Amino acid sequence: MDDLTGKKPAPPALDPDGDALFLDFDGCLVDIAPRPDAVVIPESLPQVLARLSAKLGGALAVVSGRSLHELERFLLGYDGLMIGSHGAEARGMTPPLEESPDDLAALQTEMDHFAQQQGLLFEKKSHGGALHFRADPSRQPEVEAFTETLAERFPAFAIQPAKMAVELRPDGFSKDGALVLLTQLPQFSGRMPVYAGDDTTDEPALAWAEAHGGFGIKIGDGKSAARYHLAEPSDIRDWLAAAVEE
Ligand SMILES: O=P(O)(O)OC[C@H]1O[C@H](O[C@H]2O[C@H](CO)[C@@H](O)[C@H](O)[C@H]2O)[C@H](O)[C@@H](O)[C@@H]1O
Repeated sequence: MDDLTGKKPAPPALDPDGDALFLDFDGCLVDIAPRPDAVVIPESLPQVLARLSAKLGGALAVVSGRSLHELERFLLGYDGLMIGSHGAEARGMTPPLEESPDDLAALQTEMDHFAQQQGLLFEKKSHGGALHFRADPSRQPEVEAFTETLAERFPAFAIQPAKMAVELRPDGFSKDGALVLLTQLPQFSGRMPVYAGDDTTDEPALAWAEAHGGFGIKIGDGKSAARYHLAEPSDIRDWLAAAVEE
């Protein structure tokens, strides 16, 4: 991993006959917004994903930390593969996690209570939750300390750092773990994995793509295992649109 992101080249054109494509959602397909519910979905995005998935013979998946039902709502019109909740949920293949850990409700109650007391934003998720401090980044240390105690008390959950947020997700699930499962599906056979993402949540998956004959595309600045770089979500959307039109 290095921090030469800005000096890394733009990715080559997608090979529809040989590549498989995995796309992160927040900060990659869509721009970061002040709140999770404020993201703006470009009107053409679901159709671009649908057409590209068809072109790749179905070897395309959206891979996100978001709850699956939210992704489905945001990307209405794209019916292809989706991974949600940092690898715990799936559409189009057997869900990696069949049932939420027993103490999900208790965990979410405590996170919600903390958020209300501290004036933070709590995002309730299918298999966990996130405490967002984008509105006041100075709150990061308190959020980190609180989520550490929660992870000790609720061992079925693990800490997942995110952009201006700390999440608790089911322990043992990850985006790279989801790639292992996805690439066992027949439509991925013989294809090279290409993963695009922007965040620490994506790094293991970017490294996985690099280690399995494909490549990673880091969106935005920062250290990354990816060999290619694009500055912002509009750049990856342009790259996808070009791949559709080729
Ligand atoms: O895996 P991703 O698709 O990148 O999702 C990661 C988390 O993204 C969301 O939070 C982030 O984006 C928000 C909207 O732009 C922003 O307000 C927040 O500060 C970011 O952390 C989402 O809310 C989480 O559930 C995802 O896990």
